[in-house]
Amino acid sequence: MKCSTFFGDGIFNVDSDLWKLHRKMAHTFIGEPKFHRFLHDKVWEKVEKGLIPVLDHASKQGLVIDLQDLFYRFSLDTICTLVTGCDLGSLSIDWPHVPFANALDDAEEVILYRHFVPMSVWKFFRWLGVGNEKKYKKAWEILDDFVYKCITKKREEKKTRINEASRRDTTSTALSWFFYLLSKNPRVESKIRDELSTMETIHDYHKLIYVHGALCEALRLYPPVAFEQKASVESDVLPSGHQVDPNMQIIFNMYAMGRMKAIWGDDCYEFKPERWISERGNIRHEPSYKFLAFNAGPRTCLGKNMSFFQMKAVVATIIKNYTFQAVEGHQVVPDISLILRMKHGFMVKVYHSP
Ligand code: HEM
Repeated sequence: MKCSTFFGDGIFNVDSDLWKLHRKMAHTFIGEPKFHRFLHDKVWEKVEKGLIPVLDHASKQGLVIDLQDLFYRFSLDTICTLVTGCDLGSLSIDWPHVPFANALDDAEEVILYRHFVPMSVWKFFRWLGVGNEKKYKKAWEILDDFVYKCITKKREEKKTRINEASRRDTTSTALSWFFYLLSKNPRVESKIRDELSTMETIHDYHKLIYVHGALCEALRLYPPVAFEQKASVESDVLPSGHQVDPNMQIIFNMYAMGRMKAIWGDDCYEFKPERWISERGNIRHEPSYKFLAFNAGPRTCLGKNMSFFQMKAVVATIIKNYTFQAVEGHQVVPDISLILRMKHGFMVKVYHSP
């Protein structure tokens, strides 16, 4: 069991029969063609009515913006519209303060901290209502308050929806690192521009092979879920020969695995979308136990295709219409949290493409 009550009894936080039930329901829902059409419409609507006006405004005014914040807002509005029917409107030129997003960040940070301190210690702090536990409680209140405003339904449903809303972090984090890597690799950016120029309409995103490879490469180097924790139900032996005892907690680090020469070869530190393209020009499939960004096995991510669609819509729109210049001297470093965010964001100046 994971040490978070914040995710309630949602799919991420339960095991066994309850998980099976959640998984079946989520699978049916996500696989439904009606949902696909709805998703498609809502994502393009957010691109047209949110992303483009904000970037146009920033480029006209010569503003410096935090791309990570921009993508957070994009994903947050989209996912909230999808799961609650309520558009937060956080992606707008007024750049409104979004207490919900900050509360989610705080809660995720504290959940990570709980993985590294003994349960008795964090429970004691929770009882005292001090330190990180105080921050966590406050965050939860803000999240509860937000969901109440959106939906006035029964309490169990709220937790599931917070669960879903927290997914906005993964897609937006992937996009932030993707654009950061592009800023360091103009060769890749220019190849993406070439690929985009062959598209008849921007809605042909599914034909984007090179963009797909570049997104996989960003996910390999900066997996938004950078580590996983699993516990064994029974004793077992790992393929490496290591003995596993019942209830033993095993943490594996996807960030490190994405940068191992033994797994990805000597050029593992390079940002090389070509790695993902076969000689025939198709996407090269890598087994999920090697490319773990979306997890592997029965608990593999259910939103993989959905997130690729969202990311491609954003990448195609931005690269076709804008260029970014990273602010000199601004430090881009990973933060320590449940999701591999950038600690100080990614500050850029926006220009309209000539
Ligand atoms: C780039 C974006 C994304 C990445 C890298 C990602 C990654 C992951 C990972 C690593 C897990 C396993 C987590 C764990 O077991 O603790 C997971 C699970 C899951 N993801 Fe994603 N995810 C992304 C986007 C999404 C989106 C947009 C959705 C849809 C709302 C989604 C839905 C889910 C669900 C429902 C699970 C739980 C599966 C289960 O436990 O059976 N994901 N994801």
